[in-house]
Amino acid sequence: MTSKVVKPEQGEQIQLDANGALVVPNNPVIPYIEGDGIGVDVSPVMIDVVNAAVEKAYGGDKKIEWMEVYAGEKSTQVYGSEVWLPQETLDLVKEYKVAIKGPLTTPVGGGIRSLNVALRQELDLYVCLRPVRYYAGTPSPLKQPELTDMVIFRENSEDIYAGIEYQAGTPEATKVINFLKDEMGATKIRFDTDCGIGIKPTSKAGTTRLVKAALQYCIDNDRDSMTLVHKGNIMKFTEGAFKDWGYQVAREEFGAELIDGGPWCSFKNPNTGKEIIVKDVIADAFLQQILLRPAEYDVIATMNLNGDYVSDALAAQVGGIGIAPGANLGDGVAIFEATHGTAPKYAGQDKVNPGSVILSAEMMLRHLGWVEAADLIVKGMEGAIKAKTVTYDFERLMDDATLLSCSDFGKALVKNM
Ligand SMILES: NC(=O)C1=CN([C@@H]2O[C@H](COP(=O)(O)OP(=O)(O)OC[C@H]3O[C@@H](n4cnc5c(N)ncnc54)[C@H](OP(=O)(O)O)[C@@H]3O)[C@@H](O)[C@H]2O)C=CC1
Ligand SMILES: O=C(O)CCC(=O)C(=O)O
Ligand SMILES: [Mg+2]
Repeated sequence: MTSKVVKPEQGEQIQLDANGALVVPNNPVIPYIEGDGIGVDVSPVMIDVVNAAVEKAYGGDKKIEWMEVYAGEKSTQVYGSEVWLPQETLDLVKEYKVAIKGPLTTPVGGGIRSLNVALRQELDLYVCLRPVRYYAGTPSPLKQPELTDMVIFRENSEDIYAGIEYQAGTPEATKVINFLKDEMGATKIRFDTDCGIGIKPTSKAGTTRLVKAALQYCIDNDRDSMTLVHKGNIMKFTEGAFKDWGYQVAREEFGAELIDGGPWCSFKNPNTGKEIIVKDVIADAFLQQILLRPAEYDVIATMNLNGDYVSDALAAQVGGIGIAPGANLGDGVAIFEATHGTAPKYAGQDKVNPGSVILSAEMMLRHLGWVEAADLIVKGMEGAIKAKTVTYDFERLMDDATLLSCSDFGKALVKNM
């Protein structure tokens, strides 16, 4: 297929060195996916804010060369009506190593499977990293929102997101149900006709690489604890195994020792000598404790579906998904991505909060080692919120705030850098 992507005339590719570390030129080419729905609103604002931060931080010595690549509805316009996720996009993200995307629509029930999930799986971006922190002045339903300071490591490649499920009434569903009954001795499928079936693969390898990344993050960022969040009392060989393998990684790869006979354990941060506690909690209890005792949780490692729920719940505690950033990380490739979806009712209205994808870009700049530009974005965000110049989602919950459009919030952020 001929290329549909216009490559920038300037700019160089990010490379990996022999140890797998990024080698970032001063003018890296960064592929971006605009996104469906409000993608058209937030992505251009993100690009303007990042360009302004980089310009202010480095005065022209560094510059991102943006390269639009396609997925979702825009891809069907560019590549043809059935092409939702072109191979060219996957190839270019792999080649250029660092990319950023807006949200992509997934229909509920039938229709195409999630393109967001497909990108993560196709590129083996096995960590979904979602930091949750409070910006002073942000409206929150909590009395002390500043106590919520967590970093979610969501497993991104397994669990029921693998998409192995069979629709009720199809020959495939009937075949799987008959196999479970006839060959596996399953007796507890309550209604075995017109019954959909989903499969939840959970592996030691998948768990190990996620938990290793979370524990390494604790070491590198001087964090106090890592909590495995699971529903292992009910799903013993998937969620329960995730918990057991997680503890095993801590003991065998980080030298953690049991606390009071276990299963909690701890090890010393080799950089600081401080103790890092490794613990676990059942997912439903976790969801009430993050409201009642958020200060007890720090880095969170959890499976794919739990991580999806926990991301939005924690985001709400510190102001909502309008400012919740994220990254999908693999070995050598990363796609930065807002936590929210396409919010179709607001699409094209220049209304929503662009903070989520802007803060995802802030994570991207840190990933590139461009910390000065990243710090400016944080400063701009703090300043705009403190000045009460905000988009509708915050304005409706704040007293005496000034309502800004999506693009004007971007400008306010730049003004406060
Ligand atoms: N990674 C991705 O690309 C994701 C894609 N999706 C997809 O997005 C589509 C819509 O999903 P839906 O469940 O409605 O979730 P959305 O996150 O799109 O929207 C839910 C609500 O969250 C609020 N919201 C979302 N984004 C913003 C923003 N930038 N600023 C302010 N408020 C915001 C709005 O609340 P209010 O109405 O109160 O103003 C909105 O109605 C689905 O197809 C889903 O699959 C969903 C999540 C992630
Ligand atoms: O892929 C989707 O449509 C939803 C994904 C999602 O909710 C998430 O990654 O948090
Ligand atoms: Mg989600």
